[in-house]
Amino acid sequence: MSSAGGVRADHPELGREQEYVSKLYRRLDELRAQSSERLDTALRATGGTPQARSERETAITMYTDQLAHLSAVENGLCFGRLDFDSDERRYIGRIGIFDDDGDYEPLLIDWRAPAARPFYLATAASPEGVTRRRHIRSRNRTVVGLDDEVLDLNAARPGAHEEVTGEAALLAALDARRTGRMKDIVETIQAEQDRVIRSEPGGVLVVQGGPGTGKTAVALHRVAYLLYTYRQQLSTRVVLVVGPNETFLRYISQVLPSLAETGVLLCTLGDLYPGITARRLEPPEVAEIKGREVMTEVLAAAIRDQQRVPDKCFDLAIDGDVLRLDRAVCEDARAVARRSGKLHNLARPIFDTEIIHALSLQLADRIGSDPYADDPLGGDDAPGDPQILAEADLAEIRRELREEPEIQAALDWMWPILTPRQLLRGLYASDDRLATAAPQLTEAERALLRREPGGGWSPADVPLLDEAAELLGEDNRPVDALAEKRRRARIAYAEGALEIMSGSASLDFEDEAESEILAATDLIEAERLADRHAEEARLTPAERAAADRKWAFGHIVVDEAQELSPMAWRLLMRRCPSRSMTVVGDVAQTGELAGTTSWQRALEPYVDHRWRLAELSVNYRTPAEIMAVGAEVLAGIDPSLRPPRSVRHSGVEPWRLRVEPTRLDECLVDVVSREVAEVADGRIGVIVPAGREYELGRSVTKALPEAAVGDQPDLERRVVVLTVRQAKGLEFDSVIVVEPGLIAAESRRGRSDLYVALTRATQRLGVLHTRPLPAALEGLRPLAAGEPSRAG
Ligand SMILES: Nc1ncnc2c1ncn2[C@@H]1O[C@H](COP(=O)(O)OP(=O)(O)OP(=O)(O)O)[C@@H](O)[C@H]1O
Repeated sequence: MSSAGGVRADHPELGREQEYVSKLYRRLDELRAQSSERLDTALRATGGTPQARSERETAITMYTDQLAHLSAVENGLCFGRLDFDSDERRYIGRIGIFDDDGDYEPLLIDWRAPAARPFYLATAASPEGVTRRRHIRSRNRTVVGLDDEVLDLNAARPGAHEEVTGEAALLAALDARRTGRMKDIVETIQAEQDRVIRSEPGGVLVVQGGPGTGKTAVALHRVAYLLYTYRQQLSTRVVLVVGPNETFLRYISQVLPSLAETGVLLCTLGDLYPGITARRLEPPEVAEIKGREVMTEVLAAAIRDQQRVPDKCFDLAIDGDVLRLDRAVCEDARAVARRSGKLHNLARPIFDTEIIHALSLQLADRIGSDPYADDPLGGDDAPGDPQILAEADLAEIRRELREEPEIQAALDWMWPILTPRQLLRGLYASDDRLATAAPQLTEAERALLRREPGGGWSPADVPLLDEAAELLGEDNRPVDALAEKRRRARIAYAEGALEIMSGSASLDFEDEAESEILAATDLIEAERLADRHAEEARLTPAERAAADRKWAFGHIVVDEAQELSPMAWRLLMRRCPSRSMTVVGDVAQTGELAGTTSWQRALEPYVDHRWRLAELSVNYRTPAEIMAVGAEVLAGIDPSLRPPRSVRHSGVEPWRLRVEPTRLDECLVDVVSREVAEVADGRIGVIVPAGREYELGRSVTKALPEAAVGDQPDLERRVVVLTVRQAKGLEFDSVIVVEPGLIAAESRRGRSDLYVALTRATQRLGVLHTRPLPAALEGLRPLAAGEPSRAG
């Protein structure tokens, strides 16, 4: 493969390409004007039948989406050209554009279309008919550079990366300063990435790759590809992307919109239980226990523990009478309800029926026993029948008993209707309940789960709440009751309207067709239709999916998936019954104690061996000098793991600087200031041990007010101080790791955390420490205070 030697601003064909690109933009403007006109028309329309109103809503949504799509592709609309040996020429871009003047020829081919594929796959060894691949660089509609690759084996340059395509454009993208927001890579997707992106949607695809291999980028482009190729199936069922934390979601949030895809639900595990935003911080050991699969049994036992019977009996004062519920009766009722196989909340009516039946017999015995039962001559009833009450009387007694507050209170105590939150809150708040429900845990582990109500939920609580919802069964009675009340109100309104109308004008309606207009059912129907359409039009499928705990997503992408606990996997699998999933991660980077170091172990319970593995092997982020340090740490985690190969060198050796503990803050400010000067308008990440971010962050922000620190630091600031957990998945031009020894010793996954910290930089890495370094870092070049940090 040969390249013309980089993106050239003086390419002889620049002017010709500019003409073509301008034509595309003119066409884009026309398409925008068209959509905007249609949107205007739809917005101006008013009134009409419910159907017309609903059609109008649909049109408004469609044209608004179209306009959003067309604006999203403004930058870099066309970025490539393929020349074939057949003289065919194809322009590749962010969307497909056709020439509607002529014979609908494609002017621009969507990068996701099969016809665009050679742009990513063709190589000199396997050119697929392509003779030249051209990268077109533009800024604000102006073509600023071209880079040609002639796919000719004879012209292969010695030393060129045979594994990469579009090397000049790729290196330009990799060397660019970071902005705090992830960018799309549509112009320079590499062949191994392309194969993952276009892999068929069915089944579970695991994408394993070391740091910086583009897993996140690939996962997001895969979403865009799947939506393009399987739009009908996926847009209504929604694609869910799960990321490790909110900061990360903000970091990646612009990628899909820049690819003109918006109807995707991006969230963290903490957002996956509707109505809750779980952000409570808790020690990793607590999260680890909550993530264990055994928690399913614990929750089931906690529910059984709430199905109570009195120690001896309940005496219930009813209308001056005392009814007695003894333990045996309650135990029988409980056994019947449990045997029904229904979920706890749904079995409550069965339990109620049993208890009420027992009480009604007791009452009937008192008020209705036949004094002449044994007398063959006495009474109207058959001799020998001790009960003079008829079934209707008994039914009436049962109805009355059900309404008795004292009985209701007893039933609520014995078999309470529980929400998942009540169950979990009650469990955490009680040593006794924990002891009964979780004998499998040690006392110390149970003590870790113990907490007082209040203070919000943690991400690790979410799978437990979801599991509890599954085990309890949703009790929709309050919601149903409300819906029924509203329905009745609407019917009443419709009937009222009918009365008024028929009172004033119905006498004129001889014609059947016209009188039909006034049928009450029509009015009700109209009302209902209007409500439903209004409701549906207001919510997008992604919004509806977010609000529905039982939503079955069309496809789920999990990023940093190695961090998921077994309980979190259970939740995600429930949300994806089709098992159409892309699972992206690196088992060497697992930081959560409940996370996984084996994909097989994590997935086996759900798909056994039926999952596909794709491995990414090239590191696009971290230059070779830094990756060499990472590789040393990786060897300590697991000598069998291979580090990804860096695609480039930066020429900057990572450094280390040891300082006195009392001077740590001062020296940190010093080296950060130096890095600010080094990376010009780039971004600097200061990665510190957990719990030290505020203290060290304060020192940095005092000296450099533009620095950010906090639970959700603003990544667009020049300097960001954060923990490894927060830095997961992110990258910075320059990274300073503070106290790597502490990071490595912080937990039993500490070495993986250190590996993550060291592999966040795109250009420069420094290590600042007060105590001895982990052995893997001892070989770093020492930096004397005051020495400029650039090597050589
Ligand atoms: N083909 C490509 N063209 C341009 N840039 C790329 C390409 N592939 C990856 N990159 C860039 O490399 C960097 C790392 O990518 P990404 O964050 O997706 O890696 P990752 O495998 O998810 O890393 P980690 O596991 O460390 O979180 C990003 O800046 C991304 O834009």
